[in-house]
Amino acid sequence: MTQDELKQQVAQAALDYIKPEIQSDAIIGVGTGSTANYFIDALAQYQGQFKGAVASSEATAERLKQHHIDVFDMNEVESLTVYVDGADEVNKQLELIKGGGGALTREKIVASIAKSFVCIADESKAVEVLGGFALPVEVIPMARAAVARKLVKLGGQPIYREGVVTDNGNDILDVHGLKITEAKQFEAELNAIVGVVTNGLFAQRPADVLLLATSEGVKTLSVINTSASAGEFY
Ligand SMILES: O=C(CO)[C@H](O)[C@H](O)COP(=O)(O)O
Repeated sequence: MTQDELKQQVAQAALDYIKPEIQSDAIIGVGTGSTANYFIDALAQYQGQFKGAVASSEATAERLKQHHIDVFDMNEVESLTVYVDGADEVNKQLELIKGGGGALTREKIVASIAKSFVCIADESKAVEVLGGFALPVEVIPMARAAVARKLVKLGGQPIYREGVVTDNGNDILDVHGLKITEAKQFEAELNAIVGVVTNGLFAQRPADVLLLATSEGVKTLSVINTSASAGEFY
């Protein structure tokens, strides 16, 4: 199976997984990226059977609207039934690196009000140690160089994602060369740098459930059964 087929398969699995939540009052949080796009396209078959969605990017909002799914401003919504999104890396604790598509800040905001976060990924995203994928950090443009110098002091090699402006009007630094073992602590440390809007580590709010597409089918991993099942995944 190609990576794209695995993404499609896991998106369908996510829909099956959240099916009991699809009810007339449900508002679903929707992530960004190619895996999330497959999920949106699958979700479209239930259009009209749930209240609507909150989008984690302008691109996702646009795709939802194309399927005639109502998109709510997050300020109008107190909580979400579930948040479904992809990831760039995931470890056994279901801590993630996200932001390859540049939507990390809104993704983290939307995930923060979800009752449950279902991460959908193909097996290439599963890692022992986070950091092989360069960690995206969203920065206020005037602080870009100052933040970059601080990231170097923390042991990273930040590269400016030139030509990319986030939906919030900010810049992105992709930090290479990290081996992130204490993800919660590192997430907090990065967020404390003045000029950082947020970083792509989802450790303080990891995924609750991981649906991982593998050549043997989609595997379901939750925080509770992580250690028991980890051997099957890595
Ligand atoms: O965090 C993200 C976007 O900001 C995506 O979830 C992540 O980049 C994975 O993307 P894809 O599903 O295209 O592999």
